[in-house]
Amino acid sequence: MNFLDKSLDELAQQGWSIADNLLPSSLSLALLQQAQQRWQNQCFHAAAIGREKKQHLNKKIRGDSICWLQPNDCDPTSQQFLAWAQDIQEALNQAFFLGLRRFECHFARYAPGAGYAKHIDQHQHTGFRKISMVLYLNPAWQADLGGELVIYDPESSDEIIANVIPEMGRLVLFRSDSVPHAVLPCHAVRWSLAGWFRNDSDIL
Ligand SMILES: O=C(O)CCC(=O)C(=O)O
Ligand SMILES: [Fe+2]
Repeated sequence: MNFLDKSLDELAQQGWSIADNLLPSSLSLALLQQAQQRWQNQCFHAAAIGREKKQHLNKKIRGDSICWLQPNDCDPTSQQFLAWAQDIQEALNQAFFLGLRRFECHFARYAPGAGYAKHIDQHQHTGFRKISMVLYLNPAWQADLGGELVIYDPESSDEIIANVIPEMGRLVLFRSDSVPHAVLPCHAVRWSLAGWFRNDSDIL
């Protein structure tokens, strides 16, 4: 069984999966450099919660800054990642018949002290986000730096079922509709790439 099959199997069994070897490590490193360059070029903005007219900022709930990857207008490294995500999308469709049609993603930067309170990723009233993906981009992250992704039991959302250290190259996949999760406040800058496989066709 290859690494991807194992992840898809876990996703089917438990609704989430963690893998350290799905993406070539040279690509993860290049993505970190790309994120840092975009940060220096001031391409990030504070992340909001909710969607469209209901969007608002609330740093107590969500403290990261983000920079979306635009599929038609991005650097070769990001394009390489989007092509890779396309393959994952096809594998997800073959395994689960989800009818996924597109992938949206953004770099995220959590400054020291920032976190993200417990939530699920599917937006209220629209069910387009089906599978969430987070790729971590932090070389040699130490456990005492906080910033873990906490995954809660979909059946009993007070119960923690996994604590994920945001280590370089680690990739988490989970169901967007049912898996509650949170980012604990971090004590150093925390970089990641978060994305969603969706079953609608285009940006509004
Ligand atoms: O960075 C993470 O570990 C999770 C981020 C997240 O939950 C989100 O962006 O919706
Ligand atoms: Fe999330």
